[in-house]
Amino acid sequence: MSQGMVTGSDDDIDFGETLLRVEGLTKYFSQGSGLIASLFNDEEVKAVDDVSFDIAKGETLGLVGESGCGKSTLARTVLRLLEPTDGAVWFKGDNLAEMSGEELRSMRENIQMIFQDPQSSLDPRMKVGPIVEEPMKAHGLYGGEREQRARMLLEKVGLDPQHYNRYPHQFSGGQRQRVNLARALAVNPDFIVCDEPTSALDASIQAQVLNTMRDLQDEFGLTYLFISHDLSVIRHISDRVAVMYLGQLVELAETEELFERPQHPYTEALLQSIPVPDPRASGQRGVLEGDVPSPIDPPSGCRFRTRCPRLIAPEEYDFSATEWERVRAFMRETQRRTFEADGEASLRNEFFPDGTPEGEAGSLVEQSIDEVLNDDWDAAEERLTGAFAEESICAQEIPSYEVEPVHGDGVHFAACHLHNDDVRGSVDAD
Ligand SMILES: Nc1ncnc2c1ncn2[C@@H]1O[C@H](COP(=O)(O)OP(=O)(O)OP(=O)(O)O)[C@@H](O)[C@H]1O
Repeated sequence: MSQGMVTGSDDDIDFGETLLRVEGLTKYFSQGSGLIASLFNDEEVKAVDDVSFDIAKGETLGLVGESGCGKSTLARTVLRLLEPTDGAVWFKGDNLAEMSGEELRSMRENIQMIFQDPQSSLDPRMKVGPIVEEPMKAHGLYGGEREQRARMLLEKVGLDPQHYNRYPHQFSGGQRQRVNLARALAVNPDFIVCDEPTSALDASIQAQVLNTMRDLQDEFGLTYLFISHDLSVIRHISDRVAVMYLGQLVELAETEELFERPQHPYTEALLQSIPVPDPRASGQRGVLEGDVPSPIDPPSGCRFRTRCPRLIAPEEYDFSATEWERVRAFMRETQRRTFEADGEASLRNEFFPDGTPEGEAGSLVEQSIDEVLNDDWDAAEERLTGAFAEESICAQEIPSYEVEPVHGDGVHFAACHLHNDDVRGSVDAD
């Protein structure tokens, strides 16, 4: 966390104290418009759903997740570039979600955003000096000293102040992102939301821009919400990391704690899918199986449960760990139609080499084996998921747990029922 010099910002919040608090933030997009769409709310895209976190002054909170999980929507809703459907965004004690007009406009002085594509966010007809001065003008700040400040900022972000009169196309991609940084700093903000700021850059340029961003954070006392799908970038830049899946946070912890001790199966899968430098040493790809469900009708309980390799057995069945693993594998492969049902013996040998489980669970499995062999996959899928997936705690309750951290002393949030005391007891007992 940066504790360096603070140059001139409105400094009523100390380093380490909460600068931004997001509470139950929700953003649904309606599909289509008009009366019909508003009457049928279930057609809404639940892009961000009940997300809460806070960011301390001087901190970088990394936000990571697969494409489409809602990262950009969350960022834009935090900044009120999108209207929230529900929830609050407290910035220095004021709720941005309820601000309007002039109040919101003046608050925007304190909050800036940097986007992925440095090319399209810079007006090609303007010289970079005036581009950097633009936000100063818009907010009526630094009158009489704007050019001097723009030149100073160009230098601070690692550009030659003499390039004040050059056009964006005369710069490389990395340099253009530096111009964007200078423009974001123009009005001396406290908080910058960075949405994939280095994703379009080559790896070596990316590292240089990230390092500059860190230096600027120290020098200007900045706080970052840093969005990326790239875990190595997130690890490099963040003090804490939030992991998002299908519109919700599944895990949030200090960076080392999260990378060394992931406590959510989705985070584990993401970490295992990081490409390793030596491909022969990998063997880890494809950990995240199956499709991400639609955000229009997300799964109940834990949204990751339909892809989760550690789905918890329903309480009413007394499975051993191996039995549950086999039933779960049979259920998942049946859902995905990923095997050929070419004969009873081979099916049983593949999924249940030691026989099917005893009792009620066993008879459900037997019936679904018959259905698969009769090519009635839908019936088998319905029977298996109805009995085993939908009855799991993972489908029944929304998970939210705090785990004791090993690295650092920050709160470690994990939205996974494996951390439920009762579940943990029964899993340990196996
Ligand atoms: N204006 C919109 N109208 C309807 N649906 C939208 C709109 N904007 C985003 N979505 C949907 O909301 C979900 C979240 O999208 P979002 O762009 O926030 O994800 P993301 O994690 O930032 O993805 P990426 O990294 O690809 O940008 C997606 O299903 C997307 O299709």
